[in-house]
Amino acid sequence: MYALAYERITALYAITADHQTALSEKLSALLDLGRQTFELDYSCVARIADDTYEAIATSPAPGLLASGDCLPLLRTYCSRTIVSPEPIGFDRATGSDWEKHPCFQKFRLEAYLGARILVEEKPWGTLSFSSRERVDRQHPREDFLFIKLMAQWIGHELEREMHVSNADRLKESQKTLEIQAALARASEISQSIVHAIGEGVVGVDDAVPHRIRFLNPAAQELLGVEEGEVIGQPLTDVIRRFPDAPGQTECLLSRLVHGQTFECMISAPGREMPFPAQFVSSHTLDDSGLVVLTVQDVSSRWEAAEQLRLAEQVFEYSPEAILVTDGDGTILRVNPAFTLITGYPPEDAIGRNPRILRSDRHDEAFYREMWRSLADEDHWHGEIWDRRKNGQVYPKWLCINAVRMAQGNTRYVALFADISERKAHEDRIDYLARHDALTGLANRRLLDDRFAKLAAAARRSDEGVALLLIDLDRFKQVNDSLGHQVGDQLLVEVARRLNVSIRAGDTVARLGGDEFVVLLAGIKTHRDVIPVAEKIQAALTQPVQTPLHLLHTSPSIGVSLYPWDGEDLDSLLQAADIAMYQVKAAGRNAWMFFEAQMNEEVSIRHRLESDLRTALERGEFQLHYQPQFDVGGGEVHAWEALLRWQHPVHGWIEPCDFIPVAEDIGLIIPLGEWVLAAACREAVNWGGQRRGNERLAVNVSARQLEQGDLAEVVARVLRESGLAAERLELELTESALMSNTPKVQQTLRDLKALGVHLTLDDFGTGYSSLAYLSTFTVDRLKIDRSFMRDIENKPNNAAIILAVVALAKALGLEVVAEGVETLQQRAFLAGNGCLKAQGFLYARPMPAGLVAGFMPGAQ
Ligand SMILES: Nc1nc2c(ncn2[C@@H]2O[C@@H]3COP(=O)(O)O[C@H]4[C@@H](O)[C@H](n5cnc6c(=O)[nH]c(N)nc65)O[C@@H]4COP(=O)(O)O[C@H]3[C@H]2O)c(=O)[nH]1
Repeated sequence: MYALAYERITALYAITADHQTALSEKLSALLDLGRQTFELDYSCVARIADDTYEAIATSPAPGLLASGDCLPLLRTYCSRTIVSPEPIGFDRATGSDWEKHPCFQKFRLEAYLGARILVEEKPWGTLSFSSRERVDRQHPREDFLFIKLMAQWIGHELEREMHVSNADRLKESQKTLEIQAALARASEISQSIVHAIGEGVVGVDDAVPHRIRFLNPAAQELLGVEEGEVIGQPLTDVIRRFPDAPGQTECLLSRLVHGQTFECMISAPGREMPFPAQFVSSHTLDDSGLVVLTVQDVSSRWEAAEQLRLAEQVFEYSPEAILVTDGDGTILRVNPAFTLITGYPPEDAIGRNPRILRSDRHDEAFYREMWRSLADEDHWHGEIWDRRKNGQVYPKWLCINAVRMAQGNTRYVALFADISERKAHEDRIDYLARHDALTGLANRRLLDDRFAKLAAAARRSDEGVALLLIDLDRFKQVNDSLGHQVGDQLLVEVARRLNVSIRAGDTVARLGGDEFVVLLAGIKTHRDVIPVAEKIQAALTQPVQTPLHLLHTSPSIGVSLYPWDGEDLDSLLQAADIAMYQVKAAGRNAWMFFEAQMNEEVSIRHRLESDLRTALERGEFQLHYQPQFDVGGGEVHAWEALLRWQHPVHGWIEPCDFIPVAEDIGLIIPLGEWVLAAACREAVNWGGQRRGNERLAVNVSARQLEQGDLAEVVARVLRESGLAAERLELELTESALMSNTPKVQQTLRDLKALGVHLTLDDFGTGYSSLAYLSTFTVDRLKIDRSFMRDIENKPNNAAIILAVVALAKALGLEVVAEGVETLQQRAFLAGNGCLKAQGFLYARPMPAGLVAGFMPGAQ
């Protein structure tokens, strides 16, 4: 009300210019004007004399005081005002000794604004305005100027009354002149108020083109112009509506000067960006056609409105459910996402308590903690299980904020999202991260967790945990010969069999490849492991039927025990691995407990491996040769190259001690190539008439055959050494042929095409399958020396030899007996059709240097 200076002045002018009305009425109107202007409830004009405060006029009447009421001056705020040349304003916030004042104690006044009235330049009384309501603001400078102006007018009016009563007309007219002067001064003051206020004020002609008459500093700053540049300019040259269509600004301004108020975006010459402005106009103020406009930058209000609109949009379109309750938890608002997630339409939710959403998954302590957090920190967030209207329980991520409102009450704003899908996805990812994709068994990560739990439980109950490390024998051959798909089928079946071999609480895991681990809980003694190990071994030894193949496999199992063989999973796996290695070395398909001394064997093996790796480059290998004779012993027809390793510390090491190691570590490939090249080179050097037609037999490992390039290697060695292909004979073991892959078959065909001879070594010791003999084009069978041993007392051995000889004859193959040590053995062979023989009876393996001069029967 009367916020603008010119409005106040105009209203004051309207009261004071009226000479017909009695002073008492004018005082009353003036007090009302002051109360509205200052927004204070009570007002009073008081005469102060002899320390007495006498109310002359009050508004409202009666209010705190009625006309004629007297108070001791000391008890009023006006005791200060009467002695102050400038008006005085108090409010609760600024009056430090406020509450001690007797007037506060009596009237409980919370705000006060007063100015003294001078009559004939002496303090006569006070004009004051007050309120019992708290006013949390300070009176602006304009209020002080205005109350002073009112007090001055009252002073003049009182003086005039006094003079009129003396019927001194002359003086009256003089006083009238003085009043006019006072009003002129008031106008000056009004101008200075306009100048001082923070709101933009622009005076323009009411006629088009609304030329600017004045504008205050606030308007200049707002519009970015200097007063000097724009006085006399049409207002439309200074501001334009944005975006503007021709004539639009002019149209708006003409509405404005005719009393309309509006807001729009405007561009002003000095401002970079358009901004929202509010225009308010007075009616034409005087005969000169002056219109006063106020202009205000209302960006912050627009922004606030914009924010509010945005917040509404967010509320409406948020994919997250939003729920607002009052301080007692009664639902006030819900958004569409809330309905979508919970199934409750707004009419079913509003007015009820969010307890309707509760599931029974959380106890009271959970909700207590939630409310504690809201009370102490105004915030709670977390995962919670709630129930939809249809009864379905689902997980959601909930975030609640307590919003403390200005009026002192509280609102709770809850946002939540349904995370069922995310949780299912996370569970799936977690499952995949902890399980083997092929078999569904635990993987290494889950095994770690399970072991940690079992070990902790074992510590509490003073028991142990057994770890069984299981490797499938000959799995690689299945994979290589029948393909990965069949290999996978085998692994899945093994996983199934392992699962059914254990109790609930035990764990089966796949570490990768064909390596499985079983953890057994509640182990009191190592004897508890035996039945399970035997059960697993029996289960995995049973053939596996896949759609196209019957697969024969068996497990090699190493067992270690917690806490005796290791305190952590790695140590236990290492111990079980050592035990498993021992099982493999001892012929596979068995299980074995880890024993401390196995560690020693492992370190010996490690030393052997590292020595073996350097032996080739250090030239520690040699070849010895053992001749093969006709059974009568009169004629040598071939020489078998046998590898020898002279270790710098341990001396001669037997091939059976290092060849399997060289195969395991892959060294057999370069080593085998070295043997082949050295043997061919040396055989060529024996030369001469005597040795020129004798064949050279070289052992070839299964690994060399599987490598796939053996035929090329042999061709190159023959080329480089100059040895005729038909003099070379390759001895292959049955196990080398077992994989029977297309690659192996091709290699054998290529070797035959080169013209070299192929011998099946150690015949009868492997899984002899007569199918090999028809599939592979071998030239000879070599009966293993184990059958020769004790032939006189072991009829079975003799029978096998006879069978092999008969088989060879039937297939048109040569047959050679190995390990012939006695004359009886030679006689047995000779008597049963075996024409070739090799053994200590004829000659022991000898260094290459002795071969050239070797004479049958001379040793
Ligand atoms: N008790 C007894 N033994 C006899 C008799 N006559 C020959 N021997 C031994 O029997 C083995 C014959 O070789 P193998 O069966 O191919 O068995 C060989 C062969 O499988 C492997 N080997 C030797 N050299 C090589 C090689 O250069 N490459 C590959 N891959 N394996 C080799 O090592 C095995 C053992 O070789 P060695 O220890 O040299 O043992 C040789 C030889 O010394 C006998 O009358 N009585």
